[in-house]
Amino acid sequence: MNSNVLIAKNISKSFGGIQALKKVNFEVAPGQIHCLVGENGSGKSTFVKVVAGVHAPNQGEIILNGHKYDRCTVADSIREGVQVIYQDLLLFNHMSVAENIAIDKLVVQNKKLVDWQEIEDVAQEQLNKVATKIDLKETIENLSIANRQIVAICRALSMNAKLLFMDEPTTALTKREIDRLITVVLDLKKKGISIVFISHKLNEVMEVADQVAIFRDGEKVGDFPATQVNEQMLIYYMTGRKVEQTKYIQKTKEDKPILEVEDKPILEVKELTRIGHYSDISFKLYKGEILGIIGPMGAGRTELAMTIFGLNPQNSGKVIMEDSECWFTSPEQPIKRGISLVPENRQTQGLFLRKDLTDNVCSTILKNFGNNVLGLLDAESMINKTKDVIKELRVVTGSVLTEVQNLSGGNQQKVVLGKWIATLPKVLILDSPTVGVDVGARQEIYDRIQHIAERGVGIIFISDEIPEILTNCNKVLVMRGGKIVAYLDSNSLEADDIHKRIYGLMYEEQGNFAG
Ligand SMILES: Nc1ncnc2c1ncn2[C@@H]1O[C@H](COP(=O)(O)OP(=O)(O)OP(=O)(O)O)[C@@H](O)[C@H]1O
Repeated sequence: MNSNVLIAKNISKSFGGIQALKKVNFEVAPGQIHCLVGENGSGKSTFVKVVAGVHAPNQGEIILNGHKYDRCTVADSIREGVQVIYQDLLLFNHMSVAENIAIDKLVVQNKKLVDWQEIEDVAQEQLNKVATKIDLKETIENLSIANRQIVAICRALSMNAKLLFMDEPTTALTKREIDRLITVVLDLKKKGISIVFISHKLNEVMEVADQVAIFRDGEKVGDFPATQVNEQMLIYYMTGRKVEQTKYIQKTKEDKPILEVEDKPILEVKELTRIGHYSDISFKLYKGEILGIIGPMGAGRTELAMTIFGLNPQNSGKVIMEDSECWFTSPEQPIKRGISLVPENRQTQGLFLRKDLTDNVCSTILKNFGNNVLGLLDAESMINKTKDVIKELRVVTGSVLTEVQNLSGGNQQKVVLGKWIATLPKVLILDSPTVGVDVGARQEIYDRIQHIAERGVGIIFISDEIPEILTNCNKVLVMRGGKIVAYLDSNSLEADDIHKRIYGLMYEEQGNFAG
């Protein structure tokens, strides 16, 4: 008899005209880490939601611990030991660690009175299972993302999880935190818990996986023991093509006379300080440059970007754009001057989630669509512009009139990027532009970024991923603890050990600011 915790047979699911899953078969053995990879929109989250009982499949059956369901409800799924940790963790931010961990268990027991000691005991028992110490009384909003992740895992464990789905658990974690999470995941596996681990970071997948399944366009196109695949193979299965990243080389005057390599920077930041966030930041950005700012989370990168964009005023120092000093107090002013910011958090800062793609893409350039005779917006031009943008960035969607909240995470990120590129900025600040974006789409985004830099836009590319910084940037600032700890010009970036050196500067040694 097949003793697998999960057997999904022939699962199909469509939303309107979109076939999100096509006859997917998927099995998970006890104590197995089965990774699930696929490009944005390939159906990974939909599959999780079908097993969790959130979506009813149009076809197929789910067998959990030997029990067969044509339509598995949320309650069935939980009873069978299925737990899902979604990307946004779904914790109660104003409640304590103990309450968050114990709440599901106590709700299921239908307790009428609050027994604080029991809450703490339940929570402590789960924290012991992952060998982690977190103050039980601390509120969630005061915890790091990594500790929130642990709280979410503990909450799942309190419900006797047998099969744990983790949807991109490492997206917002630093390298050290990822290492710790991976240790916890491997430990859960040793305890016999099965895990479906979804990630775009293929190196992590290769580190934890026993088995790797690949989805493409709603179909499972491969399912291999981890020992039989490597990252290149996975990319090939995911995208159906070989993805090779081109390194950005800034064009010189000789290469491109149109793009004057001028002596004057387009943007200059001088001794900028915001107390408690970053201090004494100076750099120059020239036309056609992609300046990388790399540092671990908390390095002050995002706060710096927000200041340049008029959102986070400095205590001292200057931002100078094309020779004139700027005192931006709201984003309208930098946008008028030609500065755009693609923010780190697309869901809260970058999109109108309940509006369609057209409204989102055109929101930054509405003035281009004014119809002077009737005083109305020219809907047809807006739709055509949106079609161009989504074609260029390969956004997977049924229609330009789909609400953005129904797009997959990576496709949402492409919409944010598209709407800011549409403003034709002179300076484009990209804060972690490929978080949650799959490998194929990343390549398209990199190509697009490099292309607009070649046209003369100055780009600031913020990231904590060393490979993407090395691929895309011709100069790099390394930040740590609110300070610039190193400036690396294009020559320094050629060094063989540059990856190791940047890692050291970000996490260990104290580097020197050299220019
Ligand atoms: N509720 C919904 N309504 C309409 N379409 C949907 C809905 N949920 C998902 N889709 C569509 O189904 C397809 C699969 O989406 P899904 O979120 O499962 O992809 P994914 O592989 O998880 O992507 P990502 O890696 O970007 O999170 C996409 O085209 C998406 O737009």
